Amino acid sequence: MANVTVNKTAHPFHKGQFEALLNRRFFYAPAFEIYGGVAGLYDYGPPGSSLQANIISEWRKHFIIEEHMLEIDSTVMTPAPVFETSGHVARFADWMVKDSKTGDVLRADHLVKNVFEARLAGDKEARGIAAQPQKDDDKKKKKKGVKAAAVQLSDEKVKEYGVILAQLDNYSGSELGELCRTHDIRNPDTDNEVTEPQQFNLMFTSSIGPTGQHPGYLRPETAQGHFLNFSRLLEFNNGRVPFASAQIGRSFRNEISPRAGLLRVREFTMAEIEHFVDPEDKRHERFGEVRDVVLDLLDRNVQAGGSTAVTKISVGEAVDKGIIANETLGYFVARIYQFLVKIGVNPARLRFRQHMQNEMAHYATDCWDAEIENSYGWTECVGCADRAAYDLTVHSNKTGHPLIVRQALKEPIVSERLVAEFNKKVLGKTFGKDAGVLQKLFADFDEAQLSKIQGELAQGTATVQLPEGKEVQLTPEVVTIERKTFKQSIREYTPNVIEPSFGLGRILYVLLEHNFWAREQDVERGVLSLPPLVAPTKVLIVPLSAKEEFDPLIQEVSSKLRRAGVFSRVDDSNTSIGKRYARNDELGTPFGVTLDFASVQNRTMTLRERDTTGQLIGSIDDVIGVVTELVNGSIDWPEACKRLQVYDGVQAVE
Ligand SMILES: Nc1ncnc2c1ncn2[C@@H]1O[C@H](COP(=O)(O)OP(=O)(O)OP(=O)(O)O)[C@@H](O)[C@H]1O
Repeated sequence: MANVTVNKTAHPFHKGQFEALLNRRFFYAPAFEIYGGVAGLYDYGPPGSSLQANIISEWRKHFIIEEHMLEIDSTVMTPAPVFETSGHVARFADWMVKDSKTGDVLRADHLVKNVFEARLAGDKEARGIAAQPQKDDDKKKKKKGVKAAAVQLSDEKVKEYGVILAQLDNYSGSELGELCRTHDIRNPDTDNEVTEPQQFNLMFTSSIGPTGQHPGYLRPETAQGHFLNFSRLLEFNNGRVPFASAQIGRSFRNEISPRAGLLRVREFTMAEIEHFVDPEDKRHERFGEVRDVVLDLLDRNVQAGGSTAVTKISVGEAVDKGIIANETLGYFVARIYQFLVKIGVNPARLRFRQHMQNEMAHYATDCWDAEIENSYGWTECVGCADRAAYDLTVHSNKTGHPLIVRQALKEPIVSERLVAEFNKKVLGKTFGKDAGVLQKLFADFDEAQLSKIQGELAQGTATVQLPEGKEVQLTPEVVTIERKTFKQSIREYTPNVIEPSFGLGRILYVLLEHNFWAREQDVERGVLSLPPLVAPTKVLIVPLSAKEEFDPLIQEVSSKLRRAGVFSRVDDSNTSIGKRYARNDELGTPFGVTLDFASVQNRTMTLRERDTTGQLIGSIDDVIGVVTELVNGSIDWPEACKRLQVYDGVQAVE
């Protein structure tokens, strides 16, 4: 009985019920709610905060500890010149349109997407191939105005919408405006036309110090902090590359119209890795460990044809075939997959989508997003980009501080080349103010040009044209050209950067959605099947009676669990045991231990598993041993069933 299978899909996902649970149990809630709230700002309550802390703790183990990364904690407040140099001031922007009558602001690409998707859904409905949306979702969409009538579209239109949707991130402001006009896209809330798209920079501006003379920004990503500290990090790593830095911290984006709960907010926690690598060698020494990981990939060629069909392919094959640009990028894509699945994301609803060429950030050379399906559609939760040498180069150029690697070569590189040597005295005397121009000209000459002049000098004189057109005659008295040997024992280069960038709020939200379900026999109540690894509380201690004689046992069990490193809570509320378990099923608590009168007499305890509701019984110490292993993931529930006795509700009292 204890080892029963459960059907988690018996009831379709019910968003209203899910949201009510998150709200009731205070996973998170709108910030400043009693002041009316502010769109895109949320506070996390106790279970949400614990869940986030556990995701972060696993992220640290999976990436920082496993890969010996260098963790940093850089400031949020950033002086303006940093983002001027990085290109964010000019380009970190989205296109917005305004309702021509009400002035309501909408993000232009999201408007087009919502309207096209609604029309495509209406088309499917008209063709009788769409599943009817659930009632409460229906109402919500109607209120927001993105529900289109059930109208059949021509096959060409369906194809055209598909192609546009797949490439929407590529569109410029004027192209988005053109789309709105040609496809009659209006504000769905009011049916009014919208204005021409205007660019809106997403960074929050600030000013540092009392004078107002030092403008600053709240960072929209943590990455710049890694780049600006690059030379210190390199030194910390004994001058060796590759290495990675990692940072977990807050970022801020003044999103145009955040409407999708935790998926699009204005303040959020990011976890970012910057892996610095030799541009000439992007192999990864641990690639062999992930070579066979099979992923759902959606590459840019497939998207260009208007399709979203994924290819199941091992990361090894994807790199071999050049679908993923290099081993290091492939390594991180696979490690991101492993992390997300480990914490409870459903792998069947996880895909990696490659950015289209124009969609990539201005600095990136290849980019893959981990997209996770949820009730809002497919959402990017992790970006993984090859940022090339862009950031280090621009900051170094701007500040004059070298952000480079100096690599001592095992074998010095020996090379030969032609070198021009001037007799400075004769040069100055003969050419006066043109002397400097001539030297500069020769410094820019390539091997072929120098060789030609060398030949002419051997004949007596060489004719050279100065930049302004004047021709001058040179003799071997002024300049000689000879082949010289050079030995180079240090190689200098700017490393490339592979950047996996995680938005923790998005991950937390999809994790909650993927693990939410309702029991067949209790449709009204939800269960969150969070893996023990990330569940806010691991074990619930449930004393059946409030009598004082239970107190020493409760203390004993709590302290033994604490010593075993298992986070538990006591629920001694005055309600039925069924209600207490149901409440904790909603909080995602995977195990419960019950202390009853038999426990006091026999020192036995029952153990309940959340998903199956199966129960086992054993001595207090045996149960603590088993539940500790369950929480650590070293055994599973079927194994626990072999170690303890099945409990059927009747307990022998000796
Ligand atoms: N407004 C936001 N709210 C919550 N998370 C966000 C937001 N913007 C970005 N993120 C998270 O940060 C990660 C890295 O940011 P990145 O700059 O790649 O996102 P983006 O491409 O701008 O996202 P989008 O296209 O959805 O706006 C994203 O994968 C996402 O998880």
